[in-house]
Amino acid sequence: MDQNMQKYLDKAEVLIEALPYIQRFNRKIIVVKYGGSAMVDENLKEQVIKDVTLLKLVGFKPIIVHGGGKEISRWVSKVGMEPNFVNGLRVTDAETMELAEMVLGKVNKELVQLVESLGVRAIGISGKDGKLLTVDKKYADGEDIGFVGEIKKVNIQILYDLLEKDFLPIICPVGLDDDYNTYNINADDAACAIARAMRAEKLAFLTDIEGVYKDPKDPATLISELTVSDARKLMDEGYIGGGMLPKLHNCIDAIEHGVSRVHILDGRIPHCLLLEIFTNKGIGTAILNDGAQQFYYGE
Ligand SMILES: Nc1ncnc2c1ncn2[C@@H]1O[C@H](COP(=O)(O)OP(=O)(O)O)[C@@H](O)[C@H]1O
Ligand SMILES: CC(=O)N[C@@H](CCC(=O)OP(=O)(O)O)C(=O)O
Repeated sequence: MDQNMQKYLDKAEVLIEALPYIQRFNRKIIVVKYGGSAMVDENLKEQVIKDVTLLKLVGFKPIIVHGGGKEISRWVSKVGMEPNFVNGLRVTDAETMELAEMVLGKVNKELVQLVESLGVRAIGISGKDGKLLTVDKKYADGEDIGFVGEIKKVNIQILYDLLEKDFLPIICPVGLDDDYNTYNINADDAACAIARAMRAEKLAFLTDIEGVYKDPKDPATLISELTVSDARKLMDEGYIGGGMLPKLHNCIDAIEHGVSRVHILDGRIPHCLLLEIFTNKGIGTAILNDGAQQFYYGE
């Protein structure tokens, strides 16, 4: 057999290997929380968006929930203010809220543009549109942190309508309270609430780190499968800090409320989403119900 023929056969083999995964997730909802470095680096950005459009085109129903925390901080600094966080949540006064909404809106439309350029119909909405996300004011351990919202209701109908019309929804984490005031929502919270409400098959958090470490200073301590009770134990014992804390809380919340598979993935790895979904490589950290075992299809 000539070399070229072997190359084509290898390609065919890769597609055939993906078959059980394509069947498994056909028409299933997959929520992708897109944030961190994969948003800042243009190459990574294109790869993530290509991955999600591929998921759409092979028959899955992906929903993107995006962040933009780094970009918001850049603009907050630009206007001479100091970005300020409590427990991973941005302290959001009225001026910061205005900036955050402007920046998140811009990020949202850039993502829509990218998806559309790849031949997939996308609709970018914020939690304000169609009252997608209704919030109450959120406090950080009793501390007032301004216009930060805790989601109390997700209008799932609007998302079902978009999915039914074959659009890829791209959601920006801004919402309204009952008095129609604007609130800033942590994007991990938004992704979790949407995955829960839509009973998603999978929720994947793309972030800036390999996954959850027992010791963040020692890469050898990466945990590839973490049960809910072990996750709670790690948090109680102080192994988890910074932005990983709300992320892990959201992972537990999603798993305990019907999302079958929850993953923290390294958005710095090109095509990490495809690797996680279509191979049995098991990258990043999978959060599992107690007693559950990760079930990979294929080999
Ligand atoms: N045990 C841990 N394992 C992994 N990351 C941790 C841990 N403890 C703290 N972290 C920090 O949490 C960060 C991830 O949260 P964050 O930066 O908010 O992510 P994102 O911007 O993607 O939402 C990591 O980059 C790391 O610095
Ligand atoms: C309340 C709160 O903290 N909101 C976040 C919303 C954006 C976000 O979460 O972006 P990343 O996922 O990229 O960090 C913020 O203002 O930074």
